Amino acid sequence: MSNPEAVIEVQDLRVRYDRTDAVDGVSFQVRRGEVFALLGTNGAGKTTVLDVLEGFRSPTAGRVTVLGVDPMAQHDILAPRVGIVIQEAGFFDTLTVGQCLRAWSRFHRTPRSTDDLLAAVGLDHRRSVRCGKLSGGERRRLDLALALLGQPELVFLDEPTTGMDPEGRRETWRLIGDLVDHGTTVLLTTHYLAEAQEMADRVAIMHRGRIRVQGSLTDILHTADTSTVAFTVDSAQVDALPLIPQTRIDRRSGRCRVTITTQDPPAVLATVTAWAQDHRVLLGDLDLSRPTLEDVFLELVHPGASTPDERSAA
Ligand SMILES: Nc1ncnc2c1ncn2[C@@H]1O[C@H](COP(=O)(O)OP(=O)(O)OP(=O)(O)O)[C@@H](O)[C@H]1O
Repeated sequence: MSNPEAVIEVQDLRVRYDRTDAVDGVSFQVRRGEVFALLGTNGAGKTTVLDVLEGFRSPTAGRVTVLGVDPMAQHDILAPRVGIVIQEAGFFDTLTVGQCLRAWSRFHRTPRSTDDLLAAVGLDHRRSVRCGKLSGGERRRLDLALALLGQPELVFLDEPTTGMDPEGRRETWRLIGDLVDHGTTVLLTTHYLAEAQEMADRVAIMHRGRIRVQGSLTDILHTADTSTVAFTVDSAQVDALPLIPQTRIDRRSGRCRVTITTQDPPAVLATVTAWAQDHRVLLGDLDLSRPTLEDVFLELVHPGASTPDERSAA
């Protein structure tokens, strides 16, 4: 491997299905011990990238190594070191949850205790239930347990919390946090951007087969100029507000909600508070919002759509 810290290296990966360029020149690296989130629109190519990394599909072009080996040609070396949660796992529906885990554990040299795993994924009270009777969210929990059974160094999680209730989602985040604390590397896809923001160290956002932006979460959030400063004032006072670019004013029954989009929130706050002091204006519900991953995502997919109008009276 060219980078000793890289657990996954992808260089100019291309995958073509018939006439569709599903993955159109994608490059990224995943470092040991990090959570890397591969995000994107529906049909962006995320699952196809995962299929290649997991050794289930060969690239049309490009170079891919996972834990230092070719995932398709050297699948037998890779398989015991990797855990996978795919979108549509098939279980033996007639086996109970406990039987399913015990059956799977025979495939691993040093399996984790099934009792510990069932407790960790919140399924210990369902161990005697047949897999076919599990709810969608419970099936995802079992998926996760099966992926972690072999104590893998690297885990691929394709939309691991889809269908889970909020508690299940938080438990999964905690579980993934524990894995990472013990040195496991995680490559995750999700449509829940708050999930990526909660867990990921680094992020890549795909759209139509290409990575549009990638980097640390902090760097990516800094690419957005969508911090907002918002406050409420009486309508009679708003006309004296100094002209600040990207100001939107919403008038509602004698009050105005002022929202200012800015790359420099401290400067805007200083201007607004100085104005309020000079004019003896009370700033109601003063609020500063930092950009979220969802803002960055929407801006990449629909450029300009989330930018408010210049100052205008509604
Ligand atoms: N087996 C296949 N044969 C032909 N086209 C395919 C096949 N699998 C996927 N595609 C197409 O390739 C593109 C990428 O699909 P992929 O499933 O990788 O996207 P995705 O980012 O995982 O999408 P989603 O978020 O909706 O699950 C899509 O246009 C899809 O229709």
